[in-house]
Amino acid sequence: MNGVRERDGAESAIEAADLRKTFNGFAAVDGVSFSVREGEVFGFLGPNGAGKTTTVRMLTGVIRPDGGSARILGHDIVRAPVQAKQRFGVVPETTNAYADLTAWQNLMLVAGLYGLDRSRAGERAAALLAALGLSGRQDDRVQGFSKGMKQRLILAMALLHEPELLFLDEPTSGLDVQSTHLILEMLRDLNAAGTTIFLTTHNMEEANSLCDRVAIMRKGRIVALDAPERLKMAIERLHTVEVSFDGQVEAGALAALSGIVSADREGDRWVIATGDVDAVVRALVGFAGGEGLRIVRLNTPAPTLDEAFLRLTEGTR
Ligand SMILES: Nc1ncnc2c1ncn2[C@@H]1O[C@H](COP(=O)(O)OP(=O)(O)OP(=O)(O)O)[C@@H](O)[C@H]1O
Repeated sequence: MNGVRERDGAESAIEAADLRKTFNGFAAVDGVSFSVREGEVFGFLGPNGAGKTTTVRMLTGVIRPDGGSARILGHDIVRAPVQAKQRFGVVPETTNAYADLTAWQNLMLVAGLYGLDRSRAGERAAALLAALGLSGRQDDRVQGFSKGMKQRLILAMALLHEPELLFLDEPTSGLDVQSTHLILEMLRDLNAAGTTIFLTTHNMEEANSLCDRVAIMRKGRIVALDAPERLKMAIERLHTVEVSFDGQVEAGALAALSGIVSADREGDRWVIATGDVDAVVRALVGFAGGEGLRIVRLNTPAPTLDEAFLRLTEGTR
């Protein structure tokens, strides 16, 4: 194997060291370092514009880093891009299939690019199309495909040369349920068979169910890197209480109540963050009584993953 051998004997599939990329003076990726072990599913999460796609594009040799370096399966992606690219596959953020070719023609084009044996490529293409629910559409032009069908085809194209490592940028974003299910099943099967997977996603639930470890990126930097269970625990500690009164209330007065982490005004209601819903509800009832106010609405919604995600990453730079 050509992978970088680590102290514990495991190979590392990806070694990123202080990667940097600046666009017109703006640091899209601002010193990112991490390593991904062979056989791992590694998730890259972050809000829009965090720098995830830019990182993937540097790791896969699409754009050159301004600083730092990346080794993919032991090959420096800038110095030895061809050797590296033979061993990984990419499902990019935007479709890279030719719309005026059929699904089969797109796959055979990829087979040619990788110099694959024609009959072996044909067998693999047929198997991948079947596994991804596209067998019946193989001779149809891609231009008539739905977004989910295109994404499934792109995954088949990325897997044709049997890569050891697969990069996926938002693989299920905006897809229908069936496509999402087929793609996630395929990723699980691939990983069970030993393929290393690196994926970017906005979807915390997807990351939780699929990934061994996740890195959270914000404003060009990694702000957390951990097993998803830890992130789940952090989410579970976060609760929200929404309350509306029939009169004016000062933010400072609410923030001073017991159990309240923060209180933000949204229209006519207050959105309160807390780790202890019971204490906050009791405090709010006492507060309203003391101030001569009526509580006109009180909700304790479960935190959405988006909220939890923002909390985990806010104020970190
Ligand atoms: N080619 C480019 N030219 C100029 N700015 C760019 C370019 N590519 C990315 N950026 C900027 O770099 C920042 C990071 O973008 P990037 O696409 O890497 O984020 P992201 O985390 O993948 O976001 P999203 O989830 O929206 O895809 C953004 O502010 C983006 O506008």
